[in-house]
Amino acid sequence: MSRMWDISQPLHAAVPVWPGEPPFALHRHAVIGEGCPVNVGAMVTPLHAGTHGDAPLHYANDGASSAECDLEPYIGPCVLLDVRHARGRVEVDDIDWDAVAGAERVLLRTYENFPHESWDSDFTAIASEVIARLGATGVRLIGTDAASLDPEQSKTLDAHHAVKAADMRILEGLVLDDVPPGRYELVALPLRIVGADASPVRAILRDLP
Ligand SMILES: N[C@@H](CC(=O)c1ccccc1NC=O)C(=O)O
Ligand SMILES: [Zn+2]
Ligand SMILES: [Zn+2]
Repeated sequence: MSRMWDISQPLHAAVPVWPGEPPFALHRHAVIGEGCPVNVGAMVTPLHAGTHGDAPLHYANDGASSAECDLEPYIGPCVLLDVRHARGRVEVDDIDWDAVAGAERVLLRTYENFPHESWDSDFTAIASEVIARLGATGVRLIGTDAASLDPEQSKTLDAHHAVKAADMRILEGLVLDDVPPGRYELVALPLRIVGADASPVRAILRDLP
């Protein structure tokens, strides 16, 4: 039987968000009662909260918004690599390059246990050299369980700019705790939000046919 893993964070009021960002909120705009037959919610969310895809507009003013992004990178075969041994930053030597051969989508697991309860400022970033080499080998999408490709304090966003140079796409905040390393089909489509620099995704992995 084909297996499927939900690799998305639950979105709720306490989901950890980038420091200084407003919390995720779901409001009950209408409530079932006399004269009202339905419950209707409305949400407020930082676009980089939870499991999300960065649009190129996040790191370049002339970059595509979420609505303008091609969906191909976000759906198709991928390889999940365990890089829990990486310290501080995922470096070229932390990657099993044989496992990457031929892959168009690469997901990196850095966490032993995903920090669902609180924001982790010490997440494991990715060296721009890793991104450049992935891009050169034909990878179209890089995903990570960390909150960002670059360290929280980075002002240069070297890894994001290496992604831009290779015209790759990015997924961040994936939950990879329960998935063994290997090859899967990935589905993680950004919403068609006009002008958005990022979008929530519902990310899943399933066994390849
Ligand atoms: N680069 C991060 C997001 C990021 O940098 C950020 C997100 C929200 C508020 C501020 C941010 N960066 C500030 O320097 C990301 O890719 O999700
Ligand atoms: Zn982001
Ligand atoms: Zn990012």
